[in-house]
Amino acid sequence: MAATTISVSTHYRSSSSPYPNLSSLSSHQNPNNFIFPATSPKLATASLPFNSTASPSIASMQDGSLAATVAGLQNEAPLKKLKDGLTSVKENTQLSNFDVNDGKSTTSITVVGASGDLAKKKIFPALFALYYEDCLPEHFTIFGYARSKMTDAELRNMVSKTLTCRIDKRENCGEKMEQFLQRCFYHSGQYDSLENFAELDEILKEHEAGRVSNRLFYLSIPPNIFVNAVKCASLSASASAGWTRVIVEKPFGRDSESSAALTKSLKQYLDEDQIFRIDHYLGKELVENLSVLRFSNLIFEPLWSRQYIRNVQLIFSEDFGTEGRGGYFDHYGIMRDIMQNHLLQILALFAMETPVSLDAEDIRNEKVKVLRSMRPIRVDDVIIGQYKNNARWDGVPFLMKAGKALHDKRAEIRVQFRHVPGNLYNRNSGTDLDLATNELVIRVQPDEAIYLKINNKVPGLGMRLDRSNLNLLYKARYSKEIPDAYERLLLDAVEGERRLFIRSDELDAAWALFTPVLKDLEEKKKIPEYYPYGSRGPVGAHYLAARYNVKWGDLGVDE
Ligand SMILES: NC(=O)C1=CN([C@@H]2O[C@H](COP(=O)(O)OP(=O)(O)OC[C@H]3O[C@@H](n4cnc5c(N)ncnc54)[C@H](OP(=O)(O)O)[C@@H]3O)[C@@H](O)[C@H]2O)C=CC1
Ligand SMILES: O=C1O[C@H](COP(=O)(O)O)[C@@H](O)[C@H](O)[C@H]1O
Repeated sequence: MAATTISVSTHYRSSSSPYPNLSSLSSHQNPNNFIFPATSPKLATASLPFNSTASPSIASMQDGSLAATVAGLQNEAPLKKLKDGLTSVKENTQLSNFDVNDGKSTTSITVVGASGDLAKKKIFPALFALYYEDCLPEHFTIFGYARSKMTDAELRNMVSKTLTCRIDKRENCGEKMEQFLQRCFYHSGQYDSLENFAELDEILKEHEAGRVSNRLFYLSIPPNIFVNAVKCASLSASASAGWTRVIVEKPFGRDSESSAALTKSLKQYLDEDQIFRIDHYLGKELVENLSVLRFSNLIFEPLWSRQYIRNVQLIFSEDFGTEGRGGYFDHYGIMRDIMQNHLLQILALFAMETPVSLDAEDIRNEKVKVLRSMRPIRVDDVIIGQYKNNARWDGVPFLMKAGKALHDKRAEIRVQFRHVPGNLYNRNSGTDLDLATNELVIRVQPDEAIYLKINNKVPGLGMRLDRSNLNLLYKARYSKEIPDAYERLLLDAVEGERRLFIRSDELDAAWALFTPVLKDLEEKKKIPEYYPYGSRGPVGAHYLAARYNVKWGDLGVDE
């Protein structure tokens, strides 16, 4: 049985360290060399996903707002009418799939929650970048929708503050920006008002000017109002002839049950292929590139199994805390925020078998198989999950690490290969065999890179080896700016490409892995370890890795 080991960043308090000395760790890795100043309660709350489960407010969350709203909606009185409406919407959508660039149709993109943080920070800038790159359809309109009162001019003013220009075409940026802003409009309305969405529908129609319209709604709103907004958008503002698609932001529930309830509610109003569940990590360049690396280079695929790989590490860290999102974090925590989605998606892409083709369904089928071949993660002293009977990965530990308020910001995949059997040069590599381990690092961010650590002879008359990098650093190799993940994903949604979005069975499988451990942690009120803001995180992560005879690859001198 291969082990999938999940380590979570919790907090560490030095005085209560449950760990003995780890002599196998080098000095900078040794937890006993860490300094642990007292953490402020604010910090503790901010990055304490599991600690928060111990608080009464979190205990009540199990039947909290999202689930309650969903259940409430299912029982609403005018359901039959809504369902009847829904049937016709679904049929229309299935029958019509107009090409966005046929010159005859038009595409309306509505950002629901346009006044919010994500809309300003990511969605409008991504749409502008796509426009700037001539990637949007010939005829398109962008609408902002939210409760805040705003005129079109005020929306444009707000949006203009966050737009940036692609570096390689900066000359006509101002002009392009103005053209883009002229295509942006705003309508104020409630998220649960069929009437307000019907008003939006009327305005959209005016702009669509009799063309066949395709409509994309981006739900950039808190999750407890997803279903209301989908209901109203679907019933009052669906495209009458073209396609209607809805991008849904995470979180998709907070466990298997609430996620299934959310899916069920959404499917009252939409077909699965209208729902685009976004995981923006799938839109990141290096994550997209994983499959290219594996399946278009003969040298990697034969190595991609237990036979050569000793362990795989999926590492996410941020050098800032929860900032203004403490409330959200109290409800969701780091495992739901990063592991169950971003890291698990990367793991699935990393570990999947070769898909039959690059079609969305073929890729997603393979990812689901990986997720289903894993046994749910369970809590013991540490958090451990295990692969069951997967021939390719039998015996290979997968380690995940995610946390905020750490010493740096990074997201990377580290593949540590097995030692060379009977290595002729062992004598020349020093005593630490780990230093002689080949390691492939796929650095998703910052400074995108793929590098391979190899053993190399230090030039000279003697025979000394060191570990050097074969390094593909993107900014040195490619002059073109890397698009933001949201650009790729928005473009895919407009084009109906589903490959990088999460299918409902993938989501179910991902939750099935994490739900038991999340519940266990909540029920057992497990006390997290404290760690100082800006440190390398909880010491337990080292002990967890040591159980599998693994060292975290991000702690070395030549990280
Ligand atoms: N921000 C980020 O970096 C990320 C966000 N996400 C997800 O994207 C979605 C949007 O995030 P974000 O923009 O940060 O969210 P915000 O909290 O900024 O909310 C977006 C808009 O929704 C409306 N709104 C906020 N709270 C409520 C409420 N309780 N009831 C009704 N309407 C409300 C507000 O608009 P108004 O009052 O004008 O109606 C607000 O401007 C969320 O699902 C989030 O989880 C995912 C990844 C990253
Ligand atoms: O989904 C999320 O991602 C961000 C990190 O995204 P990145 O693209 O900046 O790496 C994280 O800060 C946030 O907590 C989480 O909700």
